[in-house]
Amino acid sequence: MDFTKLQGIKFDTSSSNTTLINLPSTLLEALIPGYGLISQIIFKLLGFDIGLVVSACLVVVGLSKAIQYLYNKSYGVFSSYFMSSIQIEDDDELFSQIMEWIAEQSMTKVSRDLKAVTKWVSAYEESSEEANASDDDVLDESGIFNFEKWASNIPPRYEPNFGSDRFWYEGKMFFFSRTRREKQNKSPWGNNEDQFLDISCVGRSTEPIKELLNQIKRWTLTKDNKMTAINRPAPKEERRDYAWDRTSLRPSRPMSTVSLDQEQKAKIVMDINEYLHPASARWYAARGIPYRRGYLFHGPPGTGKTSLSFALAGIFGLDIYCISLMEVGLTESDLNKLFTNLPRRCIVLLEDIDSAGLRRPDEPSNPTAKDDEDSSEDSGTDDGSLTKVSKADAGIKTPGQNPLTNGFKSLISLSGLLNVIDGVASHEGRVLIMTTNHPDKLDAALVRPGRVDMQVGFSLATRDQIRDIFTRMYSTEHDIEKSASNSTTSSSKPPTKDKSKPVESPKLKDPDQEFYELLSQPPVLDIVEPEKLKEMAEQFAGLLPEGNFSPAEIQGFLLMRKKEPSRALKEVEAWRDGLIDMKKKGEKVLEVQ
Ligand SMILES: Nc1ncnc2c1ncn2[C@@H]1O[C@H](COP(=O)(O)OP(=O)(O)OP(=O)(O)O)[C@@H](O)[C@H]1O
Repeated sequence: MDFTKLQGIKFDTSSSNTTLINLPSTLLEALIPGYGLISQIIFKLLGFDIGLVVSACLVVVGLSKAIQYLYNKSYGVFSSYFMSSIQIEDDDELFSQIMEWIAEQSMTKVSRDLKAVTKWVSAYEESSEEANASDDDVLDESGIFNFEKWASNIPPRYEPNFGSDRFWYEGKMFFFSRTRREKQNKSPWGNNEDQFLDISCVGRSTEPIKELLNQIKRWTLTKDNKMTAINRPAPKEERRDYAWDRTSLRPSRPMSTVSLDQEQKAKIVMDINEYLHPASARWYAARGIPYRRGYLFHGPPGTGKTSLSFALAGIFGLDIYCISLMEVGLTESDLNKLFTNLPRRCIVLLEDIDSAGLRRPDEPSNPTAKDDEDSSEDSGTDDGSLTKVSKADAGIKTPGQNPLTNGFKSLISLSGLLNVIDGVASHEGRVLIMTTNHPDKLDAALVRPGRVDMQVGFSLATRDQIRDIFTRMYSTEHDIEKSASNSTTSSSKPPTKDKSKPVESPKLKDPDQEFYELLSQPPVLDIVEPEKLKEMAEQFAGLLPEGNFSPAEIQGFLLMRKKEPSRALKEVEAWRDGLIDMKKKGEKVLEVQ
C-alpha cells in the first residue's frame, strides 16, 4: 500500500458527497492500489459505482480494529490493576489435573471451541460406562473380545482449545486461557512447543484461584484414590525436559493380597509410617541423621518383592518410581538427574540390583567371568575408590557370564550408585526399596545401615501361603463386595463369557468352523461355598511341598484354572511332579501347565 500518495490528497471538505462512508476516491486510490481503474471498469461494465461499498467496508474494518485495540488496551489496564492470575506450566502435574477437571465441567459442554483428545485408558481406568459395556459392544459374532469394537465405544475427552474461555465455579467467574509457545531450547527430536495455562479472576487477590487449585487437587485425589502411579525414566532424548514418565496408573494393591508373614508386613508398614510422619524430618535433622530410609527385599524370583512394594505404595498413597540399572545407556549423570527429580515423598524401586553388573576396580579384566562366582567377599568400602565401567563393556557377552545379566554391564559404577543413594542428589524423604534375587552377591557397602535400614527376606511358598493363594483365587467375596458398591458387575465378571450364555458358533460355514466349535463349549464356573473352599485350600496346600515353589508359580497354575478349583485340585499333583522334574533337569518347558 503506497502511503506516500496520501500526502498528495486534497480533501474536498466542501463537497457534500464526502461523508463518513463515502470516502474521497483519492483516499481509496491510496489505500487500494489500482482502485481507480477497477472502479472505472466496474462502472463501465455494470454501471455501478463501487465507491460507496468499498468506503463502507473500509470504515467497518477500521472501526472494528479501533474497538479491538481499545478493548485490548483497556482489558490490559483493567487486568493489571483489578485482576489476579496464576500461570501453570505443562510440565507440572497440576496442568493435567486442571485439564481433566475442566473436561468434566459444564464449560466443555457449552463451549463452542473444544479440543478432542483420544482418551488413553489403561485396563483399570475404564469409566463405568466402558466397564459396563454389554457383550454386544465388545464381543464379535463368534463371542471373541474385539478390542477395536470396544475401543470405538470409548468417547473422546473434550478439553478447552487454545485461546481463552471462562467458567463459573462456586458463584465466581474465572477466566481461562491455554497458550502454546515455542520452547527456548529446541531439540532436533520431537515436539518443540510447550504450553501453559493462565487462570485469572476479577479482584486483587489470587486467593480464589488458589482455592480453586486446591479443590482441583482434592478432586484428583478422590479420583485417583486407591490408584498407584508408576513412573519410569523418560526416553533419553526427552530426559532434558522430563526426567520421569508416568507409565501407568493401576489400582493400589491391597496388603491382604500379598502372602507374607503378617507380623513382618506390620513391622515394615509401621517403620515406613513412622518415617513418613511430617515430624520425623525434624527428628532426624536434630540428630544429624540423613532423613532417608532404605529397604532391601531379597528372595527368589516371584516371591512377592515387587508386589509388596506396590502394596506399600498403595497404603501410603505414594507414587512409585522404578529404575532398573540394567537399562541400556543409563549413565551416572542420568541416574543423578532421575534422583534429583524425585518428588518430596515417593517410593523408589531399584530393581534387581545384583544383576546390574556393577564393577569394582579390583575385578579381573574379564569381569563377566566372575559374575557366576560368589562375590560375597567383595567387602567394599564406600570410599568412592571404585571405577566406572567403560561404555565398551556395555552389552558385550562373553563365555561364563552370569545368565541373569546376559553379559550386560551397567554404565554405572558401584561408587556412582552409592553417591546417588546418599549423595547430594539424593532426595530426602523418599523410601528406597532395592530388590534382589541374590543378596549374597551384593557389595557390603551397598547394604550397610544407612543405605539399607531393613532387610526383608522372601521365601518360596510356605504351607500358609499356598493355602492363602488358593483361597484368594477362588473366593468370590471380593467380587460380591465390588458389585454391591458399584452397580456394575462387569469389573467382577470373569473375562470369558458367562456359562448362562454359551458362546455361539458362527452360522456361516467357514474354514475356522471347527475351531469356533471348540469355543462353543460352555465354560465351567465352579463356585464353592466358603467352608468347602477352606477345606479344598487345606487339601491343595497339603499336596504341595513347602519351600519348593514360588507364589508366582502357584498363582500361574491356578490362573489356568481360575474358575475351576476342583480341577486345580485334581491336576495339581501332575503339575507338581512335572515342575519338580523340570527343575531337576534344568529345563524351561513344562508339560502340564
Ligand atoms: N507373596 C506373594 N503373595 C501374593 N502373590 C505373590 C506373592 N509372591 C508372588 N506373587 C505373585 O506372583 C507374581 C510375581 O510377583 P512379584 O513380581 O512380586 O515377584 P518378585 O519377587 O518381585 O519377582 P522378581 O524377583 O522376579 O522381580 C505376581 O503376580 C504376584 O501376584
